[in-house]
Parts: sequence; structure tokens; C-alpha cells
Amino acid sequence: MKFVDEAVIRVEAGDGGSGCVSFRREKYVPDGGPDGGDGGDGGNVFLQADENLNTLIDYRFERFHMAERGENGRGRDCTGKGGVDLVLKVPVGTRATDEETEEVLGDLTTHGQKLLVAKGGFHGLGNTRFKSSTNRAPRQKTLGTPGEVRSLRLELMLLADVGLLGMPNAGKSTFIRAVSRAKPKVADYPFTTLVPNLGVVNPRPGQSFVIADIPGLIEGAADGAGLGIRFLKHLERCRILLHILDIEPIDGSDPVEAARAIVGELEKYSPKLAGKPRWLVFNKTDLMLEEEVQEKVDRIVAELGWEGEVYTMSAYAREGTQKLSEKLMDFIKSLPPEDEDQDPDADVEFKWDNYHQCSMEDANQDYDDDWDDDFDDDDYDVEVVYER
Ligand SMILES: Nc1nc2c(ncn2[C@@H]2O[C@H](COP(=O)(O)OP(=O)(O)OP(=O)(O)O)[C@@H](O)[C@H]2O)c(=O)[nH]1
Ligand SMILES: [Mg+2]
Repeated sequence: MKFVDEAVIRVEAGDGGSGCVSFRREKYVPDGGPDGGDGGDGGNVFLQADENLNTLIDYRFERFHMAERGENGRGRDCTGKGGVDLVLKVPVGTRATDEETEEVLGDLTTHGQKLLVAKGGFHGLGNTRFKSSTNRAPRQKTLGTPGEVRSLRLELMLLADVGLLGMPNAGKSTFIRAVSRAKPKVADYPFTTLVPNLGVVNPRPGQSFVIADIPGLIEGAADGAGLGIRFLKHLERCRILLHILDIEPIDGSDPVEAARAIVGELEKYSPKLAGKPRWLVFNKTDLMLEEEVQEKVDRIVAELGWEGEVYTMSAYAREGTQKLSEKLMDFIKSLPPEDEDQDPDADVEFKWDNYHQCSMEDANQDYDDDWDDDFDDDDYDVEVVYER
């Protein structure tokens, strides 16, 4: 699934500094010639692709960006200093469009690539420049020209790298809350999640991936039960699927049945999707005694005949979630880069406003990094079942 991340910013290049009118005046040189220097050029505004960034969120908060103006020229033939260029870092894959003219200024496709988006003003000339045999004391100068000003639309297409799969109530949304700043609703009834949610996970500084939480699946989903399987299409472009399994379902049901149902629906939907890398993740281990967890995991894995990777976690207590994020990061990094030319313009599903909204709310509330307070979310009537 593709998401569009978008931000509109205003960039202003620096004005050119003006030239100066000045004449040399010294003790024994009372009528020296003109010595007014030129102004400096205004600073340019560039965008530069940076592979360490993965969203445009920063540009939603800071919308105005201005490069330095050039200094005016001074006497004694001093040229004004040029304004320093402003370089705005954007994620690789960002496209810049002029908001007013709809002209595409360019795509930043490789790390380090620079794109000029607002040209600094040209410097004005000092009166020295106007000296000639007929005019030895010129009083002309020119002003610097204004720097370019633009409204820019930045757009970034991004793909979810990791897709979450599982029964309702397995803890998919709790997991995405634990590892990212996305805040999907969490509650102890099935089908809490009705639309896909995205989160950006930063397991280590400078490394990140995108995770997609989709509504839960139930047996018969392929035939329309529950919310059906239409949301599975959002997982088609993911690099890996996490099958989240409730290790101790509250209704006493056997997780083996639940796991089989999910895999069955997945296969019915698309053998290709079912063939994607998939890891089995047992959630809610906090509900069991530590020594019983491994035993139960071994039994379920054996009954399922599962041979792939297995992880355990408590998404609620955030145990095992960091390790899992790191493993996912390593896995994603080990894959060859994606084939970029697959239907580049197709499939845009929705704008990534949900994520931005959450992040902005966080920022406004002066986001408190205390993990445990995270669930006190007044926006929703959230009920967290922790103990039975
Ligand atoms: N004890 C315990 N409860 C958990 C854990 N993870 C999730 N839960 C609870 O399980 C319930 C369902 O969690 P959700 O994250 O909403 O589950 P979901 O898979 O997103 O469910 P749907 O959106 O309905 O598909 C909530 O009451 C959570 O508090 C966990 O690690 N331990
Ligand atoms: Mg959910």
C-alpha cells in the first residue's frame, strides 16, 4: 500500500545586497576616486535528499524557511558578504512542486542530491563600477534584486515495510502504539480498528521503517465475515508480515485454531501474499507465568508445523517489542532495494493525515515519553484489559 505524505512550505531566498556609493577620502588624497563596493548575492534555498529522514512531518511544524540576504557593499571597495545558502533536508523520494504554478521543480531520488528551489537575489553594483573617463566621480549604484519566494508542495510516497496480521483483539494496535507514535484506538472488543493505521518505528537512531496496522481477520473473512479481507490488499507491498497471535485468549480458545484460520484466509486471498516472509509473534505473554510461556509456544509451533521465525512479546507491557523492532529493521535492511518502477503512480490509497495528526497532538501536548502513561488517552473511551 502506498501512502502520501505531504507538506506545504514557503521558501524565501535572500535578497541581493545593494552596491555602495563612496569616495576615497584620506589625509593627502582629498579627492580620491569612487570606492563603493558591490553588494553580496542573496543566499539560495536548496532541498537536499537525506536517507536518514523518512517523513515530511517536520515541515508540518515549520513552514517558513528563509535564506540570508547578501550584505550591502561598503566603502574602500569592500564587497558585501554573500548570504549563506539554506539547505533543507528532505527524505529521499520527495517531489517538490510549485504550489502556484503546479510546476514540478524536481524529484530527489538519491541521497545527497540537491535541488535549487529559490534563487538568491543578484548583488547590486557599487559606484566604482560606473567610473569612466567621462565620469570620474559617479554617484550611481544599483540595488540588489529580491530573492525568489515560493510556496512549495513537498510530497513523499512511501510504503509500509511491515504489515500486521491477526485476529481481532490479538494486540496489533497495541503493538504499533508500543513501537511508534501512532495512536490507533485500542479496546477489548473485536474490530476496534476499522481503517489502516501507519506508524514510523525508529529502533535505533537514524534507522526507521514504516509499519501498517490493519483491521483484524476472522474465519470466513474471505467470504465476507467480519470486515472481510479487503484490507489485506494494504499488505501487498509490505516486505514482511507479522502474524500476531494472542497466546492466552480470554475466551479460552486454542491459539492454534486462530492461527490456522488466519493463514487459511490469507491463502484464500492471495497465495502470493501468503508466500511473503512472515514471522509468528505471540503476544500477551504477561498473562502467563514466564516458565509456561515457552512450553505453550513450543506446543503451538509444533501443532502448526511452523518452521519460520517465532517471537514472544507483551505489547502492553512493552516487553520484547524493542527487540522485535530491531530484528525487523535488520531484516528489512538485509533485503535488496525494492524495484522502484512498479506502478509508480498507481494505488494511492489515502493521505497520511492520521499519523500527522497524532504527531501534532503529541507535540502540542509536549509529548511525554513515559511509556506507561501512553494509554491514558482521553480522546477515546479506551478500556485496557490487563488482568483477568
Ligand atoms: N494483557 C495484555 N493485554 C493486551 C496486550 N496487548 C493487547 N492487549 C489487550 O488486548 C485488547 C485488544 O488489543 P488491540 O490492540 O485493540 O487489538 P487489535 O489486534 O488491534 O484488535 P482489532 O483492532 O479489533 O483487530 C485490548 O484490551 C488490549 O489492551 C498484552 O500484551 N497484554
Ligand atoms: Mg486494532
